[in-house]
Order: sequence, then structure tokens, then C-alpha cells
Amino acid sequence: METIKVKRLVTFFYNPKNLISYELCSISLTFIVLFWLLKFVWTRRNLYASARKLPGPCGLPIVGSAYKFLGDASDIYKGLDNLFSEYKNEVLFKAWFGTKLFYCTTDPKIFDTVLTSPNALRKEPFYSLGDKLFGGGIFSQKSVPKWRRNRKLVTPAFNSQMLNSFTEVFVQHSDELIELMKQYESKKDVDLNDLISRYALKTICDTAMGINVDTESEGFNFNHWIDRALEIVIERIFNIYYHSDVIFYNSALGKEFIELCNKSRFFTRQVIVKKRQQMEEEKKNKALYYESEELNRLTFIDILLKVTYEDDKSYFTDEEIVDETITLMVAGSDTTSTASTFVLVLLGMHQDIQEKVLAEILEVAGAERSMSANDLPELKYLERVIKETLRLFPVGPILARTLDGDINVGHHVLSKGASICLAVLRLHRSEKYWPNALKFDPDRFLPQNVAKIQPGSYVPFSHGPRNCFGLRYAMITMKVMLATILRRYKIFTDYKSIEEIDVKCSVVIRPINGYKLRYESREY
Ligand code: HEM
Repeated sequence: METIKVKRLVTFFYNPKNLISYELCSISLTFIVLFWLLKFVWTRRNLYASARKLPGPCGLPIVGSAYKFLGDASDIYKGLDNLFSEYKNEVLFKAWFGTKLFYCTTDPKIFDTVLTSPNALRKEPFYSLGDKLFGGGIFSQKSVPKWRRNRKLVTPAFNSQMLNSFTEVFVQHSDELIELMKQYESKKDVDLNDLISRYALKTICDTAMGINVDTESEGFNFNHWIDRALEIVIERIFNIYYHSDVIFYNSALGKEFIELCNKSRFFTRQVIVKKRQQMEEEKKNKALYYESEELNRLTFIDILLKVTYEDDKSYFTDEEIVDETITLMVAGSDTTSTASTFVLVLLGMHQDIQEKVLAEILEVAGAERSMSANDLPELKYLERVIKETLRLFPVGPILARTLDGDINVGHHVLSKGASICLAVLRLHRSEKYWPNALKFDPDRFLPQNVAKIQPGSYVPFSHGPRNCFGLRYAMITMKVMLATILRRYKIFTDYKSIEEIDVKCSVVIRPINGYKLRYESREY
């Protein structure tokens, strides 16, 4: 059989007629490839011209510097950090990732210009590698008009009146949390972040959706699924072979990712179904579920369901409602729980500051009284502690945007079509803008000192039109929960210094070796 095939091939090439057509074919193919390559290079000539003016690693053909970031989330962050260390004296440098040009910076002026520019409203397209989890939710939405429309639609769900009305829910769940903490008291290396994540998810579901989720039940794993799924998204982003759907979804990592997405989205769908059932029940007593006087008190999910099922029926599809809901559940819980756990680590490391925070809490709300919305603005020192923690451990250590138009940053024009990587963690720890940067000093945020902070050098909630819209929500929920924990328990950590806490970036920041927390009851 094989010999027949070989014979046929030999006869084909010995036939002069076939040889001519074969040569013609290969010549045309070569021309097509050359033409495509020239077109590719020509349309990107501005990128190459811009890149030539900047320092940065040349990278290998096709893969660029992507080989520097192979491995898991820890290796990837280490690779990125090493790259920024290598060019630490440069205001702006370049890095090729595959065929993509990235501008890299820790300069606050560039941060400010980029984050407020209408040409940088789109998230870096790598974010869409997590689409199976978040779809086109507001955080990763690729279409700027759709993002603008959806952001405008849901923002009223977090107005001041709504936020004040949430305080009671935060208090109730914080009380449940400290009860839950009792069983692990004095134990070493408690995974306090797991308990706090459950609190955070419960509160976001209760406040933004009016749904009570039983996060304490056995087998409740939503936070862990999301944690792992985000870690996989980062691994996929930095491994260019995994950018191909065929390769990724046929790999073990891709299969694990699909399973995690299915489980997380199934859980989210159940939350929505529960809400719709609740609405149908309540609707029996009213002509319309949404009475006009209640319109300014609609929760996030009320707004999504109202525009979809009572107004313009084509506003969101069912899957888009899941996209928005899961996005909010993660953006509104993983962030606050991570930030709050880091606050506890830093207070465990700085007992004097912990005692000052406690003194303030006792002065404002006493040892037993439930916290009220009026108490929260009085917790000024606690607020400074949270801000300083977010400086040292910004939840989003890296921000990335793609450029839809040129942006002039003074000494350089960033080219349309490139992307930009803003290294928030490095900026927040830069000695140039934060003297004695690794010192935990909440007084940097005293009103008289805030005026001296260089604009653009403190961006834990990002900046500009695409900043975090949960900023005020986050501050309130963290204050209530931290004040409730701190007046009941004294916190300790095995970490001795900030330098000791190695971090990785699984979209959000994480300590590689855990939080190493322990706590003991306080006696009054
Ligand atoms: C400590 C708490 C929080 C921190 C540090 C934080 C930080 C951030 C950052 C840095 C971004 C921009 C990300 C980027 O550009 O890639 C962002 C966006 C976002 N955050 Fe937060 N966040 C927190 C809490 C919250 C809460 C509580 C909510 C919801 C109630 C929320 C909802 C969102 C949403 C929906 C976006 C996307 C906004 C958009 O693209 O228009 N965040 N957050």
C-alpha cells in the first residue's frame, strides 16, 4: 500500500505538466504569505516606530517576551516584577507579548493620563480569555457603548440612600461571622480569608439582590471555584499557546476551567431563579412589582430584571443577566474579603496600631452596641488603616488597557492598537512617591498629608470613568466587618515584616504562603 502511494507521488513529480502546476501553486502561495506579512507589518508601522524609541527587551520572534512568564500565578507575577525591576529607572518601557506591543509603566502622570483618556476605556482583550466565566459582564465588557449603558443603568443601585440602608445587613452578617470565628479561636494558621469571603458573598447577595445565600452549608465552594478559575485565567493569559481555544479547552487546565465555570454559573443562575420566584410571589399582591415610589430603591438585580422583563424585553438575555450577576458577586466580594484579610495581617504585625484602632471603635460604638450608619464616618483611623493597606496590597496589582486611539503622554505618543500595563503595586511601593514605602503608616492619609500625595500615585480603585463603582460600598462593608471583629478579637500573625509576604496575582492579589492569622477573644 505504502509503495503504491510513493510510486504515485514519484510519477506525479516526473510528469512535467504536474510539475509546472505544482511550481505555480507554491509560487502563488509564497506571494500570498509575503503579501499578508507585508500588509501585517505595514498596518502596524506606527507600533514599530513607537516601540523603537523605547527601551525594553527585544524578545524572540513570534513569542516576544512571553517565555519569561511561564508557570503558575506566582511564577508569572515574579516574571512581571523582574521585568519592572530591570527597567525600574525608565518612566516608560516596551515589552512584546507574542506580536502584541505593551507599554509598561509605574509613572503616576502616565497612569492619570491613560486612565482618564477616552482612548483607553477598553480593557485589554486578554480579559476576554475569562469570558466563559464572566461573559460580557460590566467588568470585562468589550463594547464601550454597551459598557457605558450598563454602568449607567446599575450605578443607582449603590446611591447614598441605598448604601445607608445596607448598614443593617452588614451588621447582621458581621455578627454571624464573629460567632462562626469562635470555633477557630487560638488555632494557628486559620483560613480567616475563607470565613471573610463567605461573609462578603453573603452581604453582596443580600444587599445587591435581596437574596439570602447559605454560605455556611457543607459543600459550599463558590469562592474556591472562583479563586481557582481566576488563577487559571492568569495562567492562560500568560501562556500564548493557551490563547488558542482548541489547545486550551483540550488541555487538563482548560477542562478544569470549564468545570469551575459551569459550577459557578449554575450557582449564580440558582440565585437569579430564587429572586425571580420571590418577585412572582410579591407581584401577586401588586399590579406591578416595581411601584413608582420604589424606583430609587431598586437593588442591582431588581434593575436588571425590571429592564428585561417589564420594560424593553430585549435589554438583556438570560445569560447576560448571569454575566452581570456573577461579575458583581465576584467584584463585590473577592475584593473586600482580600483587602480586609490583609488589614488583619497588617494589624497583627503592628499591635500598637491595632490598639489605636480598637480605642477608636470603643470610643465611637462601645464594646457591645451594634454599629450604625452614623458611626461609620467617625471611624477615621480605621479608614486610614484600610487605605494604607490598599496602598501596600492593592487588590488589583496590575491594570491593563488597550488603546483605541493615540495618547500623548508628553515625551511619547502611545500608539493606537497597542496595550498598556500599569503596575499599581510597584507604584504604590515606589520610594519616589512614598518615602519609606514599606513602612505601614496609616497617617499618610491624614487630611494634611493627603494633599501632598502626587496625583495618580494612589489608585487602588483605579481611576477615571472605568474606575471601581463599588468604592463607597467597599469602605462601608469593610468598616463594619473589621470593627466588629476587632472589638471582639485580638489578631496575631506569624509574619514579621511586609517584605516577608510574597504575593502573586490571580487577577486579584494573594499571599503565596497564606495569611498566617490567629486570634484570641478580648475581655472587657
Ligand atoms: C476593597 C475593595 C475593592 C477594590 C480594591 C476594588 C478595585 C477595583 C479596581 C482596581 C477596578 C478596576 C479594574 C480594572 O480596570 O481592571 C474595579 C472595577 C470594578 N469594581 Fe471594584 N473594587 C473593590 C470593591 C468593589 C465592590 C464592593 C464592588 C461592587 C459593589 C465593585 C465593583 C466593581 C465593578 C463592577 C468594576 C468594573 C467597573 C467598570 O469596568 O466600569 N468593586 N474595582
